[in-house]
Amino acid sequence: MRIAIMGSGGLGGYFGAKLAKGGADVTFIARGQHLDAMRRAGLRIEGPEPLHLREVQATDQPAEAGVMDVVMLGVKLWDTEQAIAQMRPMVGPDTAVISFQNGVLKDQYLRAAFDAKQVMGGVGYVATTIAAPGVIQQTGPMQRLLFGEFDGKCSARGEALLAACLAGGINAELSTEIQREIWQKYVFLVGLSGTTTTMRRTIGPIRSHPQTRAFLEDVMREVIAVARAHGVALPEDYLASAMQRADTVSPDMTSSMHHDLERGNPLEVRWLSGGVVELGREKGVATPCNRAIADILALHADGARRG
Ligand SMILES: NC(=O)C1=CN([C@@H]2O[C@H](COP(=O)(O)OP(=O)(O)OC[C@H]3O[C@@H](n4cnc5c(N)ncnc54)[C@H](OP(=O)(O)O)[C@@H]3O)[C@@H](O)[C@H]2O)C=CC1
Ligand SMILES: CC(C)(CO)C(=O)C(=O)O
Repeated sequence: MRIAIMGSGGLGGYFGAKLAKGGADVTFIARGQHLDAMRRAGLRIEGPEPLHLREVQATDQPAEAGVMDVVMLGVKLWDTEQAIAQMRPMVGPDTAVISFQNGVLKDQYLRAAFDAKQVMGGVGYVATTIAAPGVIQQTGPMQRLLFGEFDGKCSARGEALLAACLAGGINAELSTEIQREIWQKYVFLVGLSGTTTTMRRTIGPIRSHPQTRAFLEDVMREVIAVARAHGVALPEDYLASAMQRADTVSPDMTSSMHHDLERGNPLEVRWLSGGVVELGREKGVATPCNRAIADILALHADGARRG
């Protein structure tokens, strides 16, 4: 199976490395020093299950890579438009395109660029960053990929990707309800990212203090209301499930958006809490907590270095 990783950083580099280890024919689309390092010394994953691929196929020229069976999109949301334009030569009529980016707007962008039948849905769970060029650091053992067809059918291409993931040791699952899975992660992530980034604290103190705990609940409650208004059938008790998850993760856990703020990087807030505001407005659902998060972080959204 020919798989391209469009954006080979924390998410894409990690799962791409596992796929390659399992025998898939993986091409990493990367750029800059990270690409140079991968060409020179391969790709190294550090953390609970270290892995070093001494030689990888890595390029910044998608046209040279040719048409793929699967293109996995893993760039930060602000790079999506450019990445979609650049990945076109790798997408043929039978190619499956899957975004494992965060948020729910990502698939709209893919559907606008490609035939709806080419687009599968995906959710990625992992905590990784590029620690140095060519090196990806994983924090904690969590790693999981969910993907599936938006019509809920188990397709041959989905089964083939599942087999490739399992061969590489990825905790993967072919979902028949991928749209709901994408929104379920969105509820949790918007709560986690919105609170940890605005409060500049990890989840531990936030969930322990009654006032910040109530804010976390209200943020997630708004996302659930927006999901339902858009026809996504989240379970009745989904807020309780999301809070249970927030209560059981390590107290040191934080979001990638909080890390981005600390590093002076741009933020994905426009697509996370900002996306909730946008999608809520479409359906007349009030989202004051998410609006507050988007407004508070607006001056940081383009990154300290660019602001
Ligand atoms: N990392 C994680 O733990 C998780 C991340 N996610 C989501 O996954 C997405 C990606 O996040 P993450 O992996 O952390 O981001 P990273 O910044 O670590 O990785 C993205 C990589 O893609 C590169 N890139 C961007 N555009 C292009 C391009 N046109 N051509 C080649 N390379 C390109 C970036 O290069 P450069 O550095 O030069 O910009 C960078 O190396 C986000 O939506 C995030 O929310 C979801 C779950 C977990
Ligand atoms: C919550 C987490 C780490 C799960 O994958 C995530 O997606 C993020 O912080 O961006």
